[in-house]
Amino acid sequence: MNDNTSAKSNHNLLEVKNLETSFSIDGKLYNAVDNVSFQVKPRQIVGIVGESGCGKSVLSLSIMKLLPKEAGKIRSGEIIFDGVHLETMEDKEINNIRGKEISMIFQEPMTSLNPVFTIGFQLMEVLLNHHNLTKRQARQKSVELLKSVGISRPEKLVDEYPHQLSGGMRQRVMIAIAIACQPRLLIADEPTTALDVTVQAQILDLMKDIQEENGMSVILITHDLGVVAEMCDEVIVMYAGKIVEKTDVDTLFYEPKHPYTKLLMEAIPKMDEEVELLSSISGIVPSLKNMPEAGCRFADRCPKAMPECKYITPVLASLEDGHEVSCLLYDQSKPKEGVNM
Ligand SMILES: Nc1ncnc2c1ncn2[C@@H]1O[C@H](COP(=O)(O)OP(=O)(O)OP(=O)(O)O)[C@@H](O)[C@H]1O
Repeated sequence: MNDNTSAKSNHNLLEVKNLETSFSIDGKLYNAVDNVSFQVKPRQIVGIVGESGCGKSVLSLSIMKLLPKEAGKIRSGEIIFDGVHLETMEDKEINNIRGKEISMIFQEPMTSLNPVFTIGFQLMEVLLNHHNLTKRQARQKSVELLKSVGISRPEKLVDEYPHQLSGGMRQRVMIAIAIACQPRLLIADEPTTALDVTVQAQILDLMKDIQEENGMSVILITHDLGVVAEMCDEVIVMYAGKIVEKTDVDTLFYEPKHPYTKLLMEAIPKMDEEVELLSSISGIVPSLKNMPEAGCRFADRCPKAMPECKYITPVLASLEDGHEVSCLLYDQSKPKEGVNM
């Protein structure tokens, strides 16, 4: 767990307020991110967890303004990066921030790296876009960056193509590209999911080292609570487009409150457990079109569900010390009947 004390500073590098991101399906708008608010402080690593389909990627694409143009759009809310509103920013302006101030790495580097260009070309492109460097300087800097992410023959690798590298090496290259301009915020969307366990650990260690060295903030999107325990300061648990629990990493692991968080915890493989004993949560996350109109969205799968959970919509309420939970089992002084907040 990250014990970086400066993570406790009060200034917010990123502030997301009441964000709603919707997709148009058959002419109707559905919220994939629904009234989501959170902050990221300088040097903080904030984990966003939840099963597939909970809205983690749509949330990160909204922050980067990379939603698929024809279907997805930010319906309401604010995204404030270092005091600047991104949600209203023109594409041209956001291009100056993307890659330079905020970078992103994705699960599968093959889809982000261009197969027809060399690694060096792709690194140099980012450097030349955002810095006043000659080509020779950019190439030299690319070699240094590759070295800094643990690539042993960087002078040779700059002239190689993505398909010539292993998955772990490609992810190191993606990290090199993402940190090329020393961004202040890195959004990592399942950065190690496609890798085998040993390589996963190496990549997470590398990200942690770079984060500590550069002092950047990180939003780490994962479905893996083991990764969260290893890396994060704060954790946001999402279910069906909403935040259901938000707290610091120690509290989440020692005092989880939401039944969904507790089930995610139980699904973590234990060292001494036989594979067949591993639990997973029964049922699936509702699709956008099948989202319940009222009540708690997790009620159908919740072992603690009460009859009122079907029609009273819980709100994200503060318990103590910034621990927030959206569940009728906890203090819900003003639950909204019949309204899906
Ligand atoms: N382009 C799209 N058009 C319509 N619906 C979409 C689109 N992209 C995502 N969605 C829907 O938005 C919801 C949230 O998806 P999202 O990809 O953010 O989930 P996730 O938690 O990141 O899952 P995963 O871990 O599988 O990436 C899902 O119901 C998904 O089907």
